[in-house]
Amino acid sequence: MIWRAVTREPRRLARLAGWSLAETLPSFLIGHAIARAIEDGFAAGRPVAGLAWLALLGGAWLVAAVGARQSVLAVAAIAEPFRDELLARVVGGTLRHAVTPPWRPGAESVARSTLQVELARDAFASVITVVRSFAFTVVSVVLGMATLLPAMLPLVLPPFAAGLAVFLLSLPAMARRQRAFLVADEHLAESVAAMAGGLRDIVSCGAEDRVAADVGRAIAAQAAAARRVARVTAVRTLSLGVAGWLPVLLVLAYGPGLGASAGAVVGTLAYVVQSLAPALGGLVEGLGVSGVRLAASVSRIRETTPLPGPGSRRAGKGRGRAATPRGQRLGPRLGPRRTVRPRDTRVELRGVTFAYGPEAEPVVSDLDLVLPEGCRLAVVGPSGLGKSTLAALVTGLLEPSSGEVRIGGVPARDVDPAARVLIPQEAYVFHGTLRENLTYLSPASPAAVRRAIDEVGMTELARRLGGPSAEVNPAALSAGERQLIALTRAYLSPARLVILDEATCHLDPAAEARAEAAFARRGGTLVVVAHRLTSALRAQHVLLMDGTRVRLGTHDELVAVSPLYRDLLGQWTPDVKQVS
Ligand SMILES: Nc1ncnc2c1ncn2[C@@H]1O[C@H](COP(=O)(O)OP(=O)(O)OP(=O)(O)O)[C@@H](O)[C@H]1O
Repeated sequence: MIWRAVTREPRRLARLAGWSLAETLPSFLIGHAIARAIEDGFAAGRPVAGLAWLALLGGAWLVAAVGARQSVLAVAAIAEPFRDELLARVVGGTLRHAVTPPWRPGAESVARSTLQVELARDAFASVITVVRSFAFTVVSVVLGMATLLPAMLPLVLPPFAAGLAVFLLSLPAMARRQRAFLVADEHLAESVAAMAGGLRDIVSCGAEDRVAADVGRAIAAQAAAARRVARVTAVRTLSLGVAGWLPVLLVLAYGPGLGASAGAVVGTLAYVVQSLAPALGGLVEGLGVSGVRLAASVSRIRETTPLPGPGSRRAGKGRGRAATPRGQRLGPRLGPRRTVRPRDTRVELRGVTFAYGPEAEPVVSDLDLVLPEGCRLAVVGPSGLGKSTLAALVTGLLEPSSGEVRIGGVPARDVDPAARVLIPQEAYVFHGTLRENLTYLSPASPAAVRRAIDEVGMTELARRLGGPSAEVNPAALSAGERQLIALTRAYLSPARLVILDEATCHLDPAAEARAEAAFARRGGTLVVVAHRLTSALRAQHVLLMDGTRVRLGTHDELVAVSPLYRDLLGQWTPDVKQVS
């Protein structure tokens, strides 16, 4: 990917090479100019000639300055398309993740990957700059030394090559450790983000210590990875010492013996100290930091945003959602999705079949059911025969394996979440004030909150808790009290389709009757997965779930035709007596 980006535009590369030549002109001239200035100028008693050589060198630096400026622009022309390519890949990959199983949400990973793209772009530009500068400088110096005094080359090149080799050999380890550091850093960011997003739930569940330990482990792992990176960077100092300073010693010690004049020795030292050593320093710094970071960032981006395979391309078609095997669609869809507010809450199920797995027996089979707007339905049946499954299908939390569910004419999965509410048996109450708990689904005026509290029947509970502004401690509430809070919250929501899935099972029969009556008066369509037969007695229609078969009728009709319903009636009789 990096190589493709460098070689994609040969003309840009040629332009960069041209300006690089200008930029490294002083590297070629420096030794010559200093040697000549000493020998033909100052040492020969001709200071004007010496100054002229130095002025020539100064002119070369001016040319180099122009070359450096143009080189930066030429590098940018190569690096920006590379950044665009990475960015397109990150955004495309994240969108694909958001619309294909397992529906990973994108915002965080886009932010993280975008940061990695910026790091990669900077690192890429830096790597091109230093590698190019190093290559041109070395060639210029070798040519310059070869024309000044070739006998000095063996004193300079072998230690320089040795230092370079030490550095290059350490690069793979550096890359691995830098990559491990990036992974640890990402993991830490994810842990902290998950913790910050779930603080309320963490406190509610009393999981503070566990979460603190998890995040602590991620911090320790990141710190350990950072220490490992620091250790391997020590090799850089060694390579700079060998390549940059050993040639100086050798030239001073053996140069005169090889017939070098004072000017040639100083000129050679200028090549080493002014050109070779800084070029290697730049390469070590550039490749050791930016190069390793570039490799690590690009490989991370490639891993986290793989290019689409044929399967995912198919999955991305249509509505941007994909099916699990055999057309089942399970689980929450977290990608961005257009939702529609239905015109009413008439519920229609047409030929709905649903099974929890490709090989599982269907829990609901070929079910046709129409609940007119304003209908009050009780769903009854023995345990485990699909009442909660039906409730989840009606709300669009589960999607049928075949057939369709519509609310107000809109497919259930596309219905605006605010249009329906499902209250499960396990009521969710969080740390916060009672008002925050009650208005969680929709804002409401203090008067509306008070009215809802009275209607649903939690007046006494609200008083005991200290009123709407009092802090609620979920752990100190009974299951029934939590249910009352969840019911009042649903009552205050704008939803016109309300599904109570055994949401009153912990209330006493009188409190249950009062809450159901409140929802009946509130209007809209009400589906009650019944815990007690009394719910069925209050409903207009009763749906009896008996395996994959269902019967719909009034209470009296079902008593007349269904032995199973009569059986259930027998089991429920104690409650019925209690109510009467
Ligand atoms: N997530 C799931 N994965 C696999 N099977 C499931 C899942 N949820 C429910 N089932 C199975 O589907 C069947 C119907 O379950 P469901 O919860 O809808 O029944 P129910 O009538 O509401 O039961 P209950 O009255 O005990 O709440 C059961 O056999 C159950 O084991």
